Amino acid sequence: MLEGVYAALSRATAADWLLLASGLLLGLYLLGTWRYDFFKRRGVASTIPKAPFLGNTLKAFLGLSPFPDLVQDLYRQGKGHGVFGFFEFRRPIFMIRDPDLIKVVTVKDFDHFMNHRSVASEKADPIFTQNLFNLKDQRWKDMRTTLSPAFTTSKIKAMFPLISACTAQTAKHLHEEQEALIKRGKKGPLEVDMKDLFTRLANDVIATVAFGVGCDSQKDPKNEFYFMGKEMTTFTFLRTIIFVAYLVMPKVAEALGLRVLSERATNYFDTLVHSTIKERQQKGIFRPDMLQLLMQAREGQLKAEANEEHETEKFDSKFKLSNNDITAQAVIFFFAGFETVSTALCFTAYALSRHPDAQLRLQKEVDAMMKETGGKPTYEAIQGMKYLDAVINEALRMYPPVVAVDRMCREDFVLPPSDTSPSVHIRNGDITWVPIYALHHDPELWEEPDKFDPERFSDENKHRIKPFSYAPFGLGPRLCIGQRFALLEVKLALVNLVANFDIRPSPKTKHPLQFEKGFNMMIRGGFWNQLIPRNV
Ligand code: HEM
Repeated sequence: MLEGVYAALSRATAADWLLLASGLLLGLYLLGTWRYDFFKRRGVASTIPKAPFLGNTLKAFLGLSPFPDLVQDLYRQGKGHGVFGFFEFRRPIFMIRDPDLIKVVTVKDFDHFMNHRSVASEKADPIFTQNLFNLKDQRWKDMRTTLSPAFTTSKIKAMFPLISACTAQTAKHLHEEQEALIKRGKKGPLEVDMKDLFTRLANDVIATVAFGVGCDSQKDPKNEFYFMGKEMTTFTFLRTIIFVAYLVMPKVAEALGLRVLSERATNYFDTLVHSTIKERQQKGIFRPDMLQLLMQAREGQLKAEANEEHETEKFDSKFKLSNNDITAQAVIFFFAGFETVSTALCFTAYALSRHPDAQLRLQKEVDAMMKETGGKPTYEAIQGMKYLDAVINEALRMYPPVVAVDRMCREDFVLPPSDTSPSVHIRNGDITWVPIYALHHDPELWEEPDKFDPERFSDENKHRIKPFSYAPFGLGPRLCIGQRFALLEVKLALVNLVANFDIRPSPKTKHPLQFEKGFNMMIRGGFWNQLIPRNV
């Protein structure tokens, strides 16, 4: 048999080879494009990728285009359509553009769209797949119900001193830097890499709150926790390839046992959580942090206070956590709360540096609050600051740290017709997207969307915001569980910063702002600001 093939090959002419090569190329082309009529068959407006296999998002994966720009470009192409299709490699994605339809997917018919899609294997990455973000169906429901009491007002209030200590530590560090500068005979403001500053702060907060570990990453920049956290959350080239492999051919990636998380960092956090739990149990230590609440949840003892949050009964879970579950949740709190919080802070500082009027108004509010509290902000005082709240909301609108969220359909569903789209059949396994960044910049939803204007979120104006057009923390029952915690952290950090310093633009940061290419919400040239100590 083989001899026959060899004989045929040896007799093949150049024309035969050309024919074979053309056939192969045609086959490949058809394989790479046959799904591209997917949306046409479903009656959904869409964009057709220019090249086989590559879809519409390749540029972001290759680091050739900023992800927010790409999402906005796709969104604009879909103008006039409530649902618009595009391709992530060969995978069709339904971009839900119409806020009324976003409501259907994220709230009204949430049961059909409860899950995110999988980007890791349960076997290779148990810590990553067992966390709240990646859990699915009933297991997600149980975990969410179990964890929710850890994020109620009273629990977050109890963590206030831990967060406050970290933000005060950062302000103190900046003053020390300033003094050192003067001692060295250098005049002029502190030139600060804000991303580095806020990343260390976010690290210290999550270390103390989620893992029970005290760090001062400003003073001790090489501490192990910070180093491991960076290793865990940095998307190296190899990790991007693995991530893409899970998006393009999840079954193959799973069969190959590809790991998304660094093994060394996973082991570090696993050992840390297990040993801290053991120590607390042996010594009877109690600390008002998330780890303690997770330990209580493990014993089935975590409940919301009776008078708290109107959803108290929803919290009554029978589900108990294992030690591995605790590690998985602590790790996701780190993962989800480290980069997002530092990004939110960087963009807010950037916006304030470019809008001195808004900064001055905020400083006045901060000064008044400081006077009232004798320089020791309380939880209630921070929560009562309306302009601070508006500034942060507006920064999160213009620069949402999470650019888009997905929802995977788990049961065939017909999306009802709307003013902007006919009814759409969405099948089990199909992926929908809420394009957060693009919604926040749509001129049909926001007046002058590229203008930084905290007044949009004032008591007088906020009722004008179209429901489901603003979603920095996601939407519906699956929205960010750490929202209140994150907002408190961002508020405390900003209050400490503007109480002590004027934030000025730095020549190192380009203006107008351009996003860095790739997936991270970064800006070209980095986040640099000049800080000038205030004399209040
Ligand atoms: C400014 C900071 C933050 C932003 C902008 C943010 C944003 C988001 C978004 C957009 C989602 C997806 C929601 C959806 O699919 O609808 C999410 C989920 C999540 N976030 Fe955050 N987040 C922030 C901080 C935090 C912090 C500090 C924590 C933990 C302490 C946290 C924990 C989580 C978790 C566990 C989930 C998954 C929830 C679930 O699937 O049930 N996040 N976040």
